[in-house]
Amino acid sequence: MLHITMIGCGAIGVGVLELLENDPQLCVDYVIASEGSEALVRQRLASFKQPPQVLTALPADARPDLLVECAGHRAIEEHVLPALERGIACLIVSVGALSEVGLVERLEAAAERGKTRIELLPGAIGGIDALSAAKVGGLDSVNYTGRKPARAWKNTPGEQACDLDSISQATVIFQGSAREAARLYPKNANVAATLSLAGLGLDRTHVTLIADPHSEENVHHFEACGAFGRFELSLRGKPLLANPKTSALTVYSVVRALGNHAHAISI
Ligand SMILES: NC(=O)C1=CN([C@@H]2O[C@H](COP(=O)(O)OP(=O)(O)OC[C@H]3O[C@@H](n4cnc5c(N)ncnc54)[C@H](OP(=O)(O)O)[C@@H]3O)[C@@H](O)[C@H]2O)C=CC1
Ligand SMILES: O=C([O-])CC(=O)C(=O)O
Repeated sequence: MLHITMIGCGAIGVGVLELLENDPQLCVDYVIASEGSEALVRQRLASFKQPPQVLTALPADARPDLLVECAGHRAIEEHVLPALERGIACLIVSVGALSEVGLVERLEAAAERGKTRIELLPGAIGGIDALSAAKVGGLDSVNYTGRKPARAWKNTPGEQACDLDSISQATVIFQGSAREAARLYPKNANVAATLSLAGLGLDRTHVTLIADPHSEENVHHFEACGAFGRFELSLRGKPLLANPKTSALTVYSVVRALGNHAHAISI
């Protein structure tokens, strides 16, 4: 059985714990919550048969097999870097955080010192295997468009680009590099950052973000061209009820990745 520590227990974290409850090969022992949120997180876990212990930091003597981050950018600095230094393998979903200059290199260095690995999960997007394989032969362009319901852009600079409550048609709220998208829309640019890291990098991946008042889905579309040929993918993800910014596929992506570490066959 694999012993797991989970960082963050919001929309993704709760969804993952619900799906893992019946897997005898995976056990989440600890959930790490933000300072002051422990009681709220314990309340969220109250209906679980065997709720994990809720703490605000990983105990110094804890040696989980895996640490999975489902929290946010701050948690990478606060929990993932120190865990890698301690030799704990980490899986992360807040890939947008890696657009911060120097963070990829710091994570690599910490993992090397700890003789361990960090895995960037595909989350809400598919096709990362094909894109990163295509990169080996050489890529010419990667263009990504993220289209979400207008409400998913609340509390983002999208509010300055248009009136999200009254737009009557799909409206482009951002066009530019993946680096700029991740800086301006940290909670909505994980896919852009993931595509960049798998493909042409943050400065050469072109991003368009759209607020669509008629959509109930988070639509991720990308096209890649290179020596391998041409590749186009469109993924119409259902948002989670608990957080409309987040696609349900992200939960399944975490469960798949954890299962691949625990089960005899990985796919
Ligand atoms: N790769 C991908 O495709 C995707 C990635 N994501 C990313 O996944 C992350 C989680 O998403 P989601 O579950 O929807 O978000 P939620 O806001 O629903 O949940 C995040 C939870 O993490 C907690 N948290 C934040 N910072 C820390 C920290 N430093 N230590 C411990 N807990 C912390 C928050 O608690 P509190 O509010 O009390 O701080 C909150 O309960 C986000 O960063 C999001 O951007 C989301 C969708 C797709
Ligand atoms: O669809 C999602 O779950 C999240 C998303 O767009 C992103 O962070 O890029």
